[in-house]
Amino acid sequence: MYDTTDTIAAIATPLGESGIGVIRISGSHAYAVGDAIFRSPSGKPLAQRRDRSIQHGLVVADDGRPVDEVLMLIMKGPHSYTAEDVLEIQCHGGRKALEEILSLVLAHGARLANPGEFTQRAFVNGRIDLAQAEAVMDVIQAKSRQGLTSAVNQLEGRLSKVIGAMRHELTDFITRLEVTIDYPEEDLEDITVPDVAGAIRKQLASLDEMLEASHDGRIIRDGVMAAIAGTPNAGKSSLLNRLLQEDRAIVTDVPGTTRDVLEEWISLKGVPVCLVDTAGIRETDDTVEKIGVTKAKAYMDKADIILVVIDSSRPLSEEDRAILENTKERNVLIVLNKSDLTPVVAEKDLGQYGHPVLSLSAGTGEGLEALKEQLLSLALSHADTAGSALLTNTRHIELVRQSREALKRALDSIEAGMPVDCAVVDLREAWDLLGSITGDTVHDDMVEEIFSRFCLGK
Ligand SMILES: Nc1nc2c(c(=O)[nH]1)N(C=O)[C@@H](CNc1ccc(C(=O)N[C@@H](CCC(=O)O)C(=O)O)cc1)CN2
Ligand SMILES: Nc1nc2c(ncn2[C@@H]2O[C@H](COP(=O)(O)OP(=O)(O)OP(=O)(O)O)[C@@H](O)[C@H]2O)c(=O)[nH]1
Ligand SMILES: [Mg+2]
Repeated sequence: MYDTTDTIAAIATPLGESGIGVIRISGSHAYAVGDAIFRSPSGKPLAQRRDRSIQHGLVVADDGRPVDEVLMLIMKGPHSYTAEDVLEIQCHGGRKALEEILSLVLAHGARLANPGEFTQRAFVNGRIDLAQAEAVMDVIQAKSRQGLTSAVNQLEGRLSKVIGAMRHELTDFITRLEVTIDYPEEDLEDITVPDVAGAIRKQLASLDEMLEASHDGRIIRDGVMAAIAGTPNAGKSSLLNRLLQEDRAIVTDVPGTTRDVLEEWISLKGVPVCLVDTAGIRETDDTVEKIGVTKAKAYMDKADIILVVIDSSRPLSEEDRAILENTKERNVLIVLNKSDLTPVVAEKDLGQYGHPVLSLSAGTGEGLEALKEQLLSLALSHADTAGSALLTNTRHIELVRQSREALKRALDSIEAGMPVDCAVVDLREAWDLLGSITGDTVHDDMVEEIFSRFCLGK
């Protein structure tokens, strides 16, 4: 069992040069540790100062040497991040100041916190549940507006509330079924069981909906990879530059200009998209270009979406056709580039591949908005995910999937007229599985595993 008797400390800001740096201390000795290294005009012990006040003073070494001028922020438990006594030392954001203050703190009775240990304490002390704790890292790692919004919603307990309501309902189903076990009069069972079956069906539908939207949840959190592929000179790098609104990749009229793979993130309506510019695909004897082509193919394999770029001012080449043949089963958007020139290839010539086709000009920017729209609709399957309790975390998705299975088994056994006890076992399992999301029913080693992936000082 995790033990909270130690007072823990860590640097909470990046080690570099910044305006200020923060050292966080949490636990019953936080203020004693602070008093040992802090000198202020009033000299009043930190524990006697007002909750949520800030004191100005100096951190001094044991020999009286000044280490840094700081602000001490006092947040007394249980109304703090960890729900314990917290002291934050806000010093100058320099590596040396942070490191010296941390070692003084450690020398005076605190121990170095493990990654995620502050948040782990907030969980263990019951201030937040596990889904909320996991959201903390999602907030830190958010790459886009929508990713940030869904993480903050989860942090504020939106997902936990939905899961809690479902578990509450499951308890109700179980109680109602158990009544028919305890009092097995015919009429009681006839009324109750079909009623519960209907309610289970409803909950199954909600879980299905959550699972369906979770595809988008993952994308909003982690983003999609869109590979820009095609034959040399089609205008792939020009398209990348246009989407980025900067001259990122080299563009020339020499076929085979791009050799390496270029990855750049953009945000489309708050959804992160990783654009990958690749080398034009063709047979070549050039050693470097060959490696580029191999890399291009590897990225096409792992991309979520492939933008196959075609120069519409020239007849379709064998190589263009080969790329389209090889990507028939993939999530592809065919881009007919150079629409500002006289077209030789038209959208209807590409109907046989069964992919959406879009004409645009990377040169002039015409058709770019339509491309962004298309890209977004290929990436997301739901139009609107705002406002829902979105599943974004693979652990949560897997638990919802498993609890859906258990619920389905319960329903099947009821419908097959099996003894009600069987359904109760499955409903209990569904209840347990959902409880692992919020951490009500979860193994300690699972909790350790989750927090170990956090960053230091969080
Ligand atoms: N300086 C500083 N900034 C920070 C944090 C921090 O710990 N320190 N946070 C984290 O790293 C985030 C803020 N998160 C926090 C969450 C809860 C409480 C807290 O004291 N909660 C109490 C009181 C609630 C209230 O008064 O509103 C509670 O829930 O009981 C503090 C910070 C972001 N900014
Ligand atoms: N007229 C016109 N020219 C374009 C357009 N897009 C790209 N080009 C030109 O086509 C040539 C090739 O463009 P790139 O973007 O380098 O093509 P690429 O597909 O990256 O080529 P590789 O890196 O060699 O595979 C350059 O001369 C561009 O200026 C367009 O929309 N219209
Ligand atoms: Mg290129």
